[in-house]
Amino acid sequence: MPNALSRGIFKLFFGAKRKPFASLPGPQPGILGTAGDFLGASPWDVCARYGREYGGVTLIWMGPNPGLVLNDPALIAEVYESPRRMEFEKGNISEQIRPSTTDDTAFTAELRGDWVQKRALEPSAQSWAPEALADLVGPMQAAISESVDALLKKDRIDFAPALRRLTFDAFSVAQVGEKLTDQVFEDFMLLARAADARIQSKLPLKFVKPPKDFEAVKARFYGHFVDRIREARKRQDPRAVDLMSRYLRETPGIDDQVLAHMLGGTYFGGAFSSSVTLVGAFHQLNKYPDADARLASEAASLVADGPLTSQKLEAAKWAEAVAYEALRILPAVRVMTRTPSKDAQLAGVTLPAGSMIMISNQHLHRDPKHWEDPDTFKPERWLDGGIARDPLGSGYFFPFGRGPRACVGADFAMVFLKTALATIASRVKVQLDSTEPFEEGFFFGVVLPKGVTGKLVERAAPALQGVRARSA
Ligand code: HEM
Repeated sequence: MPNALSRGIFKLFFGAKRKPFASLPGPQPGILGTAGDFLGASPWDVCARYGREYGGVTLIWMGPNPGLVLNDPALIAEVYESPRRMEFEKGNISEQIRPSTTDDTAFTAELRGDWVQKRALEPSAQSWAPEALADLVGPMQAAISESVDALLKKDRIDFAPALRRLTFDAFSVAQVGEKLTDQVFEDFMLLARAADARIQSKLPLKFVKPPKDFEAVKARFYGHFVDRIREARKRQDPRAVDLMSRYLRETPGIDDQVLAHMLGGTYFGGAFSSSVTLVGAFHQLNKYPDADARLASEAASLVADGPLTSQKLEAAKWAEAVAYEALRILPAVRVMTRTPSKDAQLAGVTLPAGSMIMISNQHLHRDPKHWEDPDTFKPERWLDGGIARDPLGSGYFFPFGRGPRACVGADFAMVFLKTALATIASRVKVQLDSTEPFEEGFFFGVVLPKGVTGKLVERAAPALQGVRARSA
């Protein structure tokens, strides 16, 4: 809380500006407005605290500019889903990540611009997407199983980077039919770090210099996908199930560059968020051994008579419940920003164009008025109608956002998460050094678990040995 002098100065200079917002609760602004609350604290924790202290809407001041933190499902729906939503653009994330991504993804498109066309081009928006996803379960299982083999050789694993690479490799098999080289992964990480430097910069973006060789690395990263697309066009393998081959078969007129940009863009949209969700899931499973044992037993039965299939995944209700519960309790993307492109009516006030609206799912995902025992990892809450009560993208559960601009890769992410949980649990126990809460960092807009270390221990059951040979 700013001191009396700081509050007095704010009142003196901006008192008149505050009047139209007098109906809204919020912390007392000082010289910096209320921005000081965010200094040195995780923004999602600040948003959740505001939810507890001030309720569904909190008035904040970014210096002399008003903004809102929303923790109210109805107001959040208004921003994400109402017919007026065209007024609310994403915050400055597009400008921050744009140099590392491309213009050919929905990620950075403006609602008022060509977002509709870009979104319609995404692989997941195609009519064949459900069938394509079903065909990817087996290949992703094999890729993940191979990564498990490599991790089993390590005495100590730092799980955030290790599962990031496992995810990158499984995604590559899904995208282009095989794992990509270390060079492609390193190129991706350099581009992601460059974008992260812009996201986290306290300086205006023009002062944030790209790393050395940035443009060359970017050309090499996306060029790699262009090369693969050209090869695939020549090969025309009718049995290939990867998304690139499927896209080329179904929509041969797609431009090579555009498809390459979408394939490359998938890693930015999904590799960090999906892998940290797995880290969170295994952290919780260590803390709750009964849930872990149930996952291991379900996974063993799924692979007992051969590789995973999408039908088997459909029946894997516990793996699904574990994925949902991990997304509820430790959502990877916890703060989303929006900004009105023109003056907008919201929460009974007129919010000036360009104001900051912060939406966080952390408070609502654990709101005790809605969830029983909200801080406890209880996958069973998702069984027996739990998923229908709180579907993805509903008021108290929106790990992938809400409404038409929600995550374009959510179906893919769910198939990946369930495949990874079932594959890993069927092979090994993920044994962590500690079940204490881990330190949380922030990388590329995603909450990053730090210091989650341990090792993989092979499951003893002899019945699993044959499965491994068959599924690898
Ligand atoms: C557990 C994994 C994932 C989580 C938690 C997640 C979360 C989210 C969230 C919360 C948004 C909405 C952001 C906003 O409203 O400002 C979003 C958007 C998006 N996600 Fe994901 N995501 C995941 C995986 C993926 C994957 C695998 C892909 C790619 C296949 C992907 C691609 C995208 C894209 C392109 C958008 C922008 C959509 C648009 O603006 O129309 N995400 N994601």
